[in-house]
Amino acid sequence: MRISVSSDMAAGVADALVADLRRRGHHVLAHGALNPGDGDDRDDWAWASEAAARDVAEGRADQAVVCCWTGTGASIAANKVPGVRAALCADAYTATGARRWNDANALALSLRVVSEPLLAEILDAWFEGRPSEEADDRANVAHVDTIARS
Ligand SMILES: O=C(CO)[C@H](O)[C@H](O)COP(=O)(O)O
Repeated sequence: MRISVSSDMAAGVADALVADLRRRGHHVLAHGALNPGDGDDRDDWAWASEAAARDVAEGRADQAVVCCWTGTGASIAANKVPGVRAALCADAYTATGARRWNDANALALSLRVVSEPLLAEILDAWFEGRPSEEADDRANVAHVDTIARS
């Protein structure tokens, strides 16, 4: 899978995240502090997360993983890009739910709270997860786009 990854800092599990994704066989596109000097406008969280989210929205990536110290800014910025559903996940159960119920296509992570073992659990759950095909779940996901357009 093509995964666009962003972070405003090369801290915590940021480098381990890129290595883990590559080990899983994914093609990684890196933004922000994970790819300084790549021509993106800025490496700060709002810009870096936007760049990764736009890769998804514009078809250059299948999914994104967006990081910042808290995970909140990266999540907020990614969710402003139409078509991107970013979920801030700090445990495997939440990652499973984000894929199943939210059809999330961007995983937001806090570099402050996610350890390497926890990262592996979250990524296992994320990549094993599949969107629900139940009508009420699809309706919820579709309504998110409706809200964004209103
Ligand atoms: O968690 C974040 C945003 O939600 C940032 O990573 C945090 O604010 C640190 O940014 P800076 O190093 O620019 O002060």
